Amino acid sequence: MSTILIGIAGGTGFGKTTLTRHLKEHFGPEVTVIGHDNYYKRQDGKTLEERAKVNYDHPAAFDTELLIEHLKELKEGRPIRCPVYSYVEHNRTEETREILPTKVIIVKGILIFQNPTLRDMFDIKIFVETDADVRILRRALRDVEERGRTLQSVVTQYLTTVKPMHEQYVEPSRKFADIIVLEGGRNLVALEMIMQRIRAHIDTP
Ligand SMILES: Nc1ncnc2c1ncn2[C@@H]1O[C@H](COP(=O)(O)OP(=O)(O)O)[C@@H](O)[C@H]1O
Ligand SMILES: O=c1ccn([C@@H]2O[C@H](COP(=O)(O)O)[C@@H](O)[C@H]2O)c(=O)[nH]1
Repeated sequence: MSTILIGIAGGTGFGKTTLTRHLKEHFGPEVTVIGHDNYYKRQDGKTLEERAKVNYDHPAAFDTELLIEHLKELKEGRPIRCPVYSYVEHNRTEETREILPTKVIIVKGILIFQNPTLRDMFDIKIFVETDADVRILRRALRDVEERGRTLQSVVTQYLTTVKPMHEQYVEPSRKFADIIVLEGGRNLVALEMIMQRIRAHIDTP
């Protein structure tokens, strides 16, 4: 079985999860989705307050080596156990999730094109983009509704780590993309083209 790896990158709130969800809903078990976020390093030994202050937008926050290892395993046709991360706890949970090898693996994350070894593994690199004001508003709503945050904490985190790390690491990795998708979450033309490419690969014996 030949496997293709598709990377979906872009800053927080750009619409990576929304685009990926549409692809997963369309292809079901034929496609596997893995988040770089699942590979955030453990923050054991710190209080919740200390964990909340970690810079989660810096490359050093991720165990990218483990993700690379897991992707190699999947490409070799072996299943992996993917860590499960909690944004509410700011830590990995004790759970892991079995992921079976498929012909198409999608990896999403803010910094997946920043690490050269990981970047070079992707057959197709997609960067999703949305205006900064729209994405911070979306992130604020999402983090308050789904990730247990206060508006004040979202603003503080955005100004102290998210924005500077975006400028230093995420935005410069845009140039490595093969395709830029504007309004990622709801760009139906781009979605259809990506679906056609995935379908062509799945249908190739
Ligand atoms: N085109 C869009 N219009 C309105 N809301 C959107 C759109 N795309 C995404 N969203 C919303 O914005 C928030 C962030 O999008 P998400 O896909 O989670 O971004 P990312 O994974 O890049 O951080 C989510 O709550 C999502 O429902
Ligand atoms: O414990 C955590 C871990 C991560 N974050 C923030 O999440 C985003 C990345 O997720 P997206 O789905 O791409 O938005 C990143 O900007 C981190 O700041 C967090 O707040 N807490």
